[in-house]
Amino acid sequence: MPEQLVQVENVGKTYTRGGVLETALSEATCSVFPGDRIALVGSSGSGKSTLLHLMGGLDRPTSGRISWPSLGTFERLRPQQLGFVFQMPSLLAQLTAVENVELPLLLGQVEGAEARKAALEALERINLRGIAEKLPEELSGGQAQRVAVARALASRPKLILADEPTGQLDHPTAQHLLDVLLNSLKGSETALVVATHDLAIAERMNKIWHMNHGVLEVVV
Ligand SMILES: Nc1ncnc2c1ncn2[C@@H]1O[C@H](COP(=O)(O)OP(=O)(O)OP(=O)(O)O)[C@@H](O)[C@H]1O
Repeated sequence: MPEQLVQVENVGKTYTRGGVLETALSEATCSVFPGDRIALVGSSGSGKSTLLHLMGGLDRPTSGRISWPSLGTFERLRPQQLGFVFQMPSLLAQLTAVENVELPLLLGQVEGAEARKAALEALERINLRGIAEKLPEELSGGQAQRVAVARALASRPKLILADEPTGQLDHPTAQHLLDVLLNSLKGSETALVVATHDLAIAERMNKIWHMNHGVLEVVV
């Protein structure tokens, strides 16, 4: 059995709001393996983002344990091994598409020419090579989100965490985004976890996790 990328054991997350303790996630246990394609489904406010943030090391659990057996530790999670896609593309307005894609690589100390090459390859992988020099304001919503996907793919991470990546897109554009993402990962060991409300998207994955009021049900 390959080594887990993320192991989540009895993990809980609570918040105190207005003096009241709220449980966002309760005793969650799950693992992500290389090559997994996982849909994390559940209604709004059920705890999907909370779990993704914890799995990506963006937040710490209140209880339980998360480990990244083949990615490092919380303090030393190497950013290039993880790719994030959020609901909004969050591209920098003054940078072109290719500059947005290469920025995390440059910040991760990848040398300029190599970063540019990887960014162009990532755009190519999602059929966006032609818009490399465009600014975000010149892109459609679907194109901008695909640039955000290219940014997540560019470092060839071992794990991609996508939080409602198609939430702002109409149905055909959402399906197209998923097509290019899944195609670009075809045959690769990169694992993908997608939080979504959209069952048509969930059906394209090979595992479905259900989140219900902070309780995670993993169907094995
Ligand atoms: N920083 C925070 N402070 C207080 N409460 C929070 C915080 N983040 C999340 N919560 C609460 O935790 C619960 C789970 O939120 P979460 O964002 O994980 O749900 P979600 O399933 O991702 O929702 P959506 O689909 O709408 O994005 C909600 O009740 C939310 O209000």
